[in-house]
Amino acid sequence: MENRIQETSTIKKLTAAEWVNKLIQFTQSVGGACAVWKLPNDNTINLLADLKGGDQLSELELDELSEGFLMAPFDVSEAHYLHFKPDLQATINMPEFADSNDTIEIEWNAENEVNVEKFRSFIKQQKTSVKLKPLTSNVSSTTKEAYVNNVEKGVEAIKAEQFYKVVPSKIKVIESQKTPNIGQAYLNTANKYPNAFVSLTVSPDSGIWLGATPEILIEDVHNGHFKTVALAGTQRKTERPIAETAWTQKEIEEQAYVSRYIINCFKKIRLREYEEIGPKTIEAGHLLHLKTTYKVDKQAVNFPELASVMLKLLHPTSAVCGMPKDAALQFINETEAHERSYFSGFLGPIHKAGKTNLFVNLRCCQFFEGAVAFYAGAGITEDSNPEKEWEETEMKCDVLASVIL
Ligand SMILES: C=C(O[C@@H]1C=C(C(=O)O)C=C[C@H]1O)C(=O)O
Repeated sequence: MENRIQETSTIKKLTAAEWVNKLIQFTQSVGGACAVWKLPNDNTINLLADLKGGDQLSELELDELSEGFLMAPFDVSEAHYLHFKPDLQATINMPEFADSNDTIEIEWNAENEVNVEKFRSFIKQQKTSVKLKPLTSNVSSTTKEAYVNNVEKGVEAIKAEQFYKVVPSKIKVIESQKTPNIGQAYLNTANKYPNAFVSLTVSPDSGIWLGATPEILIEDVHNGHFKTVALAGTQRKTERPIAETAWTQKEIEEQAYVSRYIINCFKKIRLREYEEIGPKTIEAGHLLHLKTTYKVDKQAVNFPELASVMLKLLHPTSAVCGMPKDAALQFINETEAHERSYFSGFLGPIHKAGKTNLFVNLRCCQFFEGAVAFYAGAGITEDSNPEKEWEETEMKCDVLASVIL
């Protein structure tokens, strides 16, 4: 059923940033949740609100969930999966807000018309503002010393053959007295990183997250293919053509571990027929990575539930945790002082128009009252240089910090 919030003398058309802010304010006013996202190289911004705040799930059966938006933390044993249902939905076309001061009219769809009515009357009300959580003591900047120390410990553990690869992470909290314009921050990020998955998620449970990730976890076309990628190795983009990028032995090895991890998952389910494309150098903002794509024709292998099965096996991949998974995870839990929360978890739309698109939540940040917390990690192998790994996490934090601060 289509409903439309029409322009009247009392409802002004809003700019795209105002629409996003209004959606957040409205969902917050009813204890709801919302997600705003844009798929890589796509001009459509999707807006979705779950007015009940989303379902918290302790187990994940992708195939049993209805259409919506899924968000998972890094440590699925500690926190819940969140599933947002589409109580209210809309899309915005990128070209329509090329000039961010342009006001636009957008159509809102809801199964229950009452939801559109409630949103309509909310928009007419006095201005409210987006609510931010106060910064808690467990979200604080990781010092360079602590990070370097963890990298050194990781290298020692690799030398002692406890694991081959681990991905230590950090938090960088930047304080700012300026009240953030979250809607504008989202649009600036979407404009700056057209080939990223750019998402904004808000829920009473998770708080407010913004991200521009280059990493697909699962692309699933229900009657077609399954895709995942091995992404790792990081360097700053230079003037040189991408095709001439040189990678060190350390970076090649680091990315090969992720590829091997994916192939091991395929082996566990005895899947032998997959296409392997790469490794190739790809651009992610001002950074370059190595990427291998794995593609499976689900009909050819007669495996319609492949995405649901692989999702349980893949997360957390060796791109954000390490290899072997259990030993690396134990190291991360023992050495990292912070909770990763939804950083290096995964998120994205599920079962929407016959497709599921989940991404690893990287290059992301969380908004608090008076502060923004940026999260980043870097893959460590035996040959890691702790100073360089620290620099890499700084560059990764800059992906969003350079746009929104
Ligand atoms: C962990 C992050 O990124 C991951 C780690 C990479 C690396 O170690 O080189 C590269 C891409 C991502 O798979 C991050 O962005 O925080």
